[in-house]
Amino acid sequence: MAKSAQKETPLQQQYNQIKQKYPGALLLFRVGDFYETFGEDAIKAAGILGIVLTKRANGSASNQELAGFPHHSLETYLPKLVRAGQRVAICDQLEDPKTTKTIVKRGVTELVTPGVATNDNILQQKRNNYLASIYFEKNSAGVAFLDISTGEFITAQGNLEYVDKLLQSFAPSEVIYPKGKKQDFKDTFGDRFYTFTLDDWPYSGDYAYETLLKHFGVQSLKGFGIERLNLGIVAAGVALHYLNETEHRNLQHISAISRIEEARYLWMDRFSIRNLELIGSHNENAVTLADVLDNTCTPMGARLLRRWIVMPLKELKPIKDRLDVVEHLLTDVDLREEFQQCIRQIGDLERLISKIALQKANPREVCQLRKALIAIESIKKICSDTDNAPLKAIGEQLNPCTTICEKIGLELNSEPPVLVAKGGVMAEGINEELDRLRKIAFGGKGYLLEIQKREAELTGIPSLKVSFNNVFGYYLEVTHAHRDKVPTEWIRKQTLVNAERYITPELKEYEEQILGAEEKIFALETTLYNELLYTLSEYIKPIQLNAQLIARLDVLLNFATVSEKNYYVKPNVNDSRVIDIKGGRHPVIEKNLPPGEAYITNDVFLDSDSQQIIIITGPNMAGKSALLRQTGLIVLMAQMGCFVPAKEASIGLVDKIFTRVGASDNLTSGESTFMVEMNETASILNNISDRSLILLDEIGRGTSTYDGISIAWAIAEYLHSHPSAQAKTLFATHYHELNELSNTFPRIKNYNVTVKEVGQQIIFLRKLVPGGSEHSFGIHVAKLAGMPQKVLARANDILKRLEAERTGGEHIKESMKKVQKQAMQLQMFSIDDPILVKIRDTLNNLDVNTLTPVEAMMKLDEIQRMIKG
Ligand SMILES: Nc1ncnc2c1ncn2[C@@H]1O[C@H](COP(=O)(O)OP(=O)(O)OP(=O)(O)O)[C@@H](O)[C@H]1O
Repeated sequence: MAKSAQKETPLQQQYNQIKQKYPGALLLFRVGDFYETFGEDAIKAAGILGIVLTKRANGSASNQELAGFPHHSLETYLPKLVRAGQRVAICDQLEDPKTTKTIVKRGVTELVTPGVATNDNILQQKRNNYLASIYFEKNSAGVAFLDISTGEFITAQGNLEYVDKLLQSFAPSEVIYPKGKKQDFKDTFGDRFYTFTLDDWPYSGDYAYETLLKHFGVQSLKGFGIERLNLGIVAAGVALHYLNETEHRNLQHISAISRIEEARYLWMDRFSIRNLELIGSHNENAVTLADVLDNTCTPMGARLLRRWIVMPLKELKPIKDRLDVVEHLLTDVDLREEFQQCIRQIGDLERLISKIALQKANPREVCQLRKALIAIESIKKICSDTDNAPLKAIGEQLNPCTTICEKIGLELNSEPPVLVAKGGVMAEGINEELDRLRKIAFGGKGYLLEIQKREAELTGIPSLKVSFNNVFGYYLEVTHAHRDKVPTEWIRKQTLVNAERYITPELKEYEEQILGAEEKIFALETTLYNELLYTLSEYIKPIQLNAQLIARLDVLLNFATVSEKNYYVKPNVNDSRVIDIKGGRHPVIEKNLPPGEAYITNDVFLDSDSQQIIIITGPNMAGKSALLRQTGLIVLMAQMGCFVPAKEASIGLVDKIFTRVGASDNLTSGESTFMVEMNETASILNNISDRSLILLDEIGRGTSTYDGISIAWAIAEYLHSHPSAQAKTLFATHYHELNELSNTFPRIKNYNVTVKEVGQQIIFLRKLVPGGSEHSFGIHVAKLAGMPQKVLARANDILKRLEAERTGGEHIKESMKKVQKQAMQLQMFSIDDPILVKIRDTLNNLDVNTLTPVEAMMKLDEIQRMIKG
């Protein structure tokens, strides 16, 4: 604030001390009923929130910018600041100003950052809000994901590529890492995240280990199965350290930490997660697989669905279990409806119980907890009545926590207000003192009427009235007509046009009793409510387990619902090495076709013996990419336990999916498209396994035709000849030359996506049929895109010549040279602009050998004048 320490007021001193403790954070400083910001913070806040920026004319601080808002608007303004990328420190008054004669004690009660937020307005219901903590060495890294709003805490470690892929899957809102690793971080993970760096010292194995032991109150981390994840432990320990730094202390709901077991999940590199548009896309408006598959009843279900989408399974038994439950729920419509009706009552139990731990749950939310527990009791019963083993198992684990459910019902009013401080929260009959005080405070109406009646009779003023106002409390009102009947001991307080108002010692005494009682009621209700919250917080673990089970049930029900709605079928997931899809569809494109257009289904067969690699050629826009992606998506959906968009599908377990589909968006990181493509492809080739599914779309198109064909050829050959891994591959390409591969390599087969030529037009049939295709119809697509007629005609001409010469055995390069030569001639002689024709004729008629320099200059002048007109 002020520059000179001597001139600082005590308030300014306090502000400066607190501000210094939270560098980089925007400080909201509570002064009375307002949150104020000063200086740079005020300029930022005014810009982001659109609030008025003023200057304080106050001694040395006269140049201090100031912007503030009423404290009750915090809920509205805080999310705006955080979404704008600010770290916001909320500094509150820590004591009642009435109880202190000196400056009020103040302190930061919470530092809200994009990754550490509990405010409903900042969080997105259907998405987790993860903080990711990363600790990395040269080739490996540990990572921890922590969502303070749900209590989830997960860790993993592996090579940098694995951690990068996890970052893509979990899409954290904030990533923290050591200050000393800024450049390394950027080189490895790019700049696609909101990041914050911490001092290097907390990144020590011992400190992190101790932090975790202390938090969980355990002797070792063995019980969590993370004991050996040295790097993961450091990352996780620092995540907790960061919560402490940001003033988050009530963290009982972070009750366990688990490890991501890499071996359980199908591997997808981060390009695949992005390219297949599973949960997000580079295009913000694109519809993702998550959008199409989400019909969940609770936010917890929606969040778990997203997790299942990016982490499909690769073990047969759990996949089959999920599919069987989905089938059961799909066929038994009544059961599904019964379940869904109950689940809809539950709401976001996971975040609700976190709020109880954080002591931020309001009375309405506690009421909602009771509703949820009642619904859980019904769900438990429905589960136990079914004959489906996995559903029965869910039912057995559900715990309706009847004791606390009853306690809430007994102690809380059935429709309490949101704020505890306003009273009316706790029920009658649970505390004698509360009942007594309430009688005094609210049973007063009768008492006042009694006074009114008695005094009216005593004074003989029939129109006497007892009323209340904020200025002098309870009073008696007498019309002027009866003024002379007023007893002398009444004290006159106010004269109105036609009446006078008086107070009496009796009324004053009564008033004091009432006001005192009200204050006591509010205080007592707050204590009782906090006691209730405290009891509830002892049930965090069973309620969290309930939330997980309900989320699971919700996703399985959701799979049944969307499968029915979208005509998906149960896939036969098995141990074979065959992928056999009949009548497959793309789950997202089929939902977004123009009205009247139907999705054309296709069959895809891949195995390790006869048809390992399919080269797919076909015109632009034919549907090659769609086919590649739909095959990947069908496999993914099957392995997440969902039915699939096909007529029939037999899926031999896939352990890794790699894709190189479409353009990349890494351009911002300074790499060329081709470099990115080669990076991605190299990573595929170095990681393939026998059960991998590889989807390659137009590999090599980013370089010259020769390079492109050669690279694509070599990749196909490598995949075919790999000694230990016959990875199944779909290879879409415009290079018809690649069709030659099938002559030499028995497991490479040619297919093409068909079109029909009708005169000058082509019709996209979108059917995949055996055999290569001859041309790409790229020029036709250019025409569809509205390219000028002249360019199209010229392109057609060049194409015809190239094709004719190629079939004549001529080299492309030679053909190209000829084409180029022709192009020069065409440019010179097919011009039809009269001025250019004139210039051409003038130049043609010149004899350069006999031209003197002066004549040359005169000719140039003549030409120039022709141009100028
Ligand atoms: N089987 C299908 N049924 C109906 N429409 C389809 C089908 N396949 C693709 N489409 C539509 O055609 C459009 C183009 O498909 P896609 O991008 O797969 O073509 P492509 O052959 O990969 O083209 P290019 O070679 O130019 O990349 C899609 O966006 C989709 O709208």
